[in-house]
Amino acid sequence: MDDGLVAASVSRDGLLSELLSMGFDISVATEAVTTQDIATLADAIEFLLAGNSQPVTASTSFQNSKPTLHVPAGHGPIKPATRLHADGCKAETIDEKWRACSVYGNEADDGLFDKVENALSKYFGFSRLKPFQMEALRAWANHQDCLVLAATGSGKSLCFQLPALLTGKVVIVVSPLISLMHDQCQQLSRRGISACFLGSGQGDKSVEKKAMAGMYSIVYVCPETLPRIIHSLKELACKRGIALFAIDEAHCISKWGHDFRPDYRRLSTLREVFKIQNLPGLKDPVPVMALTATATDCVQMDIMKSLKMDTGTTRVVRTTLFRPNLRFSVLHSKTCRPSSYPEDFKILLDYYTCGFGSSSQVSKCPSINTSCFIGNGSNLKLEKEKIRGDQKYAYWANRKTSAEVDEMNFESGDIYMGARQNEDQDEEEGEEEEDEDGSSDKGGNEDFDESQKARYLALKDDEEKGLTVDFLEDDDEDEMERLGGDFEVACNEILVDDPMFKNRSIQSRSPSRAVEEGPSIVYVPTRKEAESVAKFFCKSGLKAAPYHAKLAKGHLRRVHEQFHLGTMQVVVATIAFGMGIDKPDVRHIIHYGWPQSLEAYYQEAGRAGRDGLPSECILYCDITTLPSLLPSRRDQEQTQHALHMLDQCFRYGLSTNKCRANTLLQYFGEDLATTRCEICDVCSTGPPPLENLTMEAEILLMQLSSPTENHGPSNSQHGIVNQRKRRAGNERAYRHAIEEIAKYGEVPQRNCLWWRGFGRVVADAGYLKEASPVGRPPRKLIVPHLRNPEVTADGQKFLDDRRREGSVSFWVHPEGDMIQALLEPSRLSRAQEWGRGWGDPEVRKQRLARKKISRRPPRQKRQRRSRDNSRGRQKTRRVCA
Ligand SMILES: Nc1ncnc2c1ncn2[C@@H]1O[C@H](COP(=O)(O)OP(=O)(O)OP(=O)(O)O)[C@@H](O)[C@H]1O
Ligand SMILES: [Mg+2]
Repeated sequence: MDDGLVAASVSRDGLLSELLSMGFDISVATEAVTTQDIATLADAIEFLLAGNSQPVTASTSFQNSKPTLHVPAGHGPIKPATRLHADGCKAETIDEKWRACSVYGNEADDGLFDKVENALSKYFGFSRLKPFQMEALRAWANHQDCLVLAATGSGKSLCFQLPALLTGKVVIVVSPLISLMHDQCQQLSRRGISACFLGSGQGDKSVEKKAMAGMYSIVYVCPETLPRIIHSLKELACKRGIALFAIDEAHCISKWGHDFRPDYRRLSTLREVFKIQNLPGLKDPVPVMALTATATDCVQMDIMKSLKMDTGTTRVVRTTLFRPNLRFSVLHSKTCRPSSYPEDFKILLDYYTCGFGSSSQVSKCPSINTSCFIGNGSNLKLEKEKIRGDQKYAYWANRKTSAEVDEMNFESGDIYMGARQNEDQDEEEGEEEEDEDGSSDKGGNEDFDESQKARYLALKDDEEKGLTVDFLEDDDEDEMERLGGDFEVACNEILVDDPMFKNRSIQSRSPSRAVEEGPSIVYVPTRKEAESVAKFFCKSGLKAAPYHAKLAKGHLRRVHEQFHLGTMQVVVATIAFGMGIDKPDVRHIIHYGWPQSLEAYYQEAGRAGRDGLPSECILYCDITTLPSLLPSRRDQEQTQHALHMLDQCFRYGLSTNKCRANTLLQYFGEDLATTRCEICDVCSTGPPPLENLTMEAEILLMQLSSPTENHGPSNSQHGIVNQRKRRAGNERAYRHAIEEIAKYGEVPQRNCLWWRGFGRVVADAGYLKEASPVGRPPRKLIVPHLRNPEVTADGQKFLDDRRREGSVSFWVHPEGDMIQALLEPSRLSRAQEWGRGWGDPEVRKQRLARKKISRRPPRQKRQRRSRDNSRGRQKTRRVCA
């Protein structure tokens, strides 16, 4: 036989076996592969789906749909569970086998997990399931609904990915972010598991048809799309079968959680629609699995209620949310000012320009040690000494000043050079290091054929272009063409067979490399800041790019790709690049500005160190300004809750004596076995020294207590003033009290910022509490600091004790704002201290509205009516009429 014919018959056999493994009947599959012009799997499936063959069995139930085909090259779209069975029995599906061997439904039988472990090693390369994954799968196998609460990076995705591989049915995953869906589809593609996503980001309409025909094992859907495809899902459930509905990032369901998405609340229909009694043709009820890493108790309850999960039968699987390798710290910065960037980001600039050190080297970076970690007792002492010596700005001595950085005067060419320098460095280092498959770290150049090389170079070229913000705003159509159309469509296809991607993924998983280098994510509150910070990094010679929802899709795709390839050093992102992103070696997560909640903060910080290696999570916040970034769509009730969440953030940022990890865990209702994580800034440096603030506490309480309780003529007088102001439900009673204290000069050298912090500390000690508003409710939204406090019984007792014996005292660890108030006393204006920020959409709207009104031309002043004038006016009127 000639060679060409042999090759053709071999490839036909391969095609046939692929079609059989996908569930097509042997007769139609044979017909497809023997038809002329059909050379690839894609052609064959197109042929079958177009209804060109007569189906014989119910298993080939795709014949009714006629989608245009776009099948991932190099692997079958469906890799059913037949792969798990080496026994060669083709007649049964895995689902049937499970039933036959009575594993299914019998939660005591651990035979289930033998099969699972096969799949694990085959597809994922893991040796065993984690206990919580086991629990979740067990619930699924028993058709139970399940709520999984496990730490970021713990492996929740596996809980819903495995059911697709074990049954050959489809798993529908509801996911909130396009970036997250990209991420997961890419990862599954690398592992040879077919997956796609549907939603606004999906440019190829045929993907939806294929998905509804059952061609993908795992289908990601955004919540907005689900109602539209519910009828197709019903068909899918009855034909190929749906193994599970997974609701990833389930906290989005709850309006008490962060990132609330109203469309998530409609998901309860899944419970109703996919019941056996409601859907004839459905053999088993389809279980629902909700998963999240960031849900407080009240959010958990809300998730279950919203999804109509039965509290009696739903399995709640819970693990610790603690991430022991994450080092949390807080730094003060005027984050809104670009002039702060050089100082604040010196940590990252040093990290990347000094070469990638091990994390121990990173923590030796001088910028970290010289930064003012709030809570660092020695720092506090040092700063005070500096102030005493009138060297306020010596504090920044070890940091590069803005002027110095401006002098550097970077051009876009420098950006390119900077990138190249790093590459060269990598190349030198990479010569000794080889990946497991023998290819080098530099994208596996040896294994490339010419076309792949060209594409690699094209990508490199794009990376370089992609470094300027101006370029990033353009959606380069030509470039997208070159990469195979829109990324959303192509992410599956590109990654599977591309050695460049394979090599890179292996490289990034290599622990030795991961310790040495890793990308960073800087989270900023606004899109504008994302661009300006990214621009700063680019100018400083780093490979950085902004990421937010309003940027061109092509750009977002590139950033995403390069981030995963490891060729992007810093992604400056809004919350659009947060949840679920799984890159093992992210070494720095920097929050540049207050987050909206601790949930959001912990979620985003959870992108760091997913390989278990030490990583930094730094929060830069302006502790002199109250956090005010509230979600834009909210009702009054949600606003109150959002303010409560901001309050928690604020307290986390200002705290100087509580372990950061512990504070975060307690927020989620968990207690660490020990009270200290030992690595956060507070644990590692200790709290600032205790200060005796007895006199300040006494004066404050006396000022705020009723006039009858006051002692001494002057205090009584203050009290009366304050009492009068408070009686009208005054929102500013506390402020007035402080002004009174300042006026009489009883406590010198304390500004409003210090008093704001001190009031909070006194309230936390139980001596003050916010009075319920008298009369009409406050016009403005309540912000997290004392407004109209009243002295509690404990506070009164403190005053009485002081009066009687004078022996009680009030010692506290000063909090962040109190420390900062002493460091920068002259810089603080009243407006900053008490006002609310432009970051809050509500405040911004109000202020802009006020500005508009004030921009109207001023009314002309009424002229006095002199006799002459009035005559003149009458004359004019007459003329007009
Ligand atoms: N059984 C396992 N053994 C070893 N590694 C695992 C196991 N399960 C999952 N992983 C790995 O853990 C990493 C994180 O997984 P995954 O993205 O599912 O985390 P997650 O819990 O969904 O996190 P997040 O809450 O941030 O979305 C992945 O890289 C995955 O490969
Ligand atoms: Mg996840």
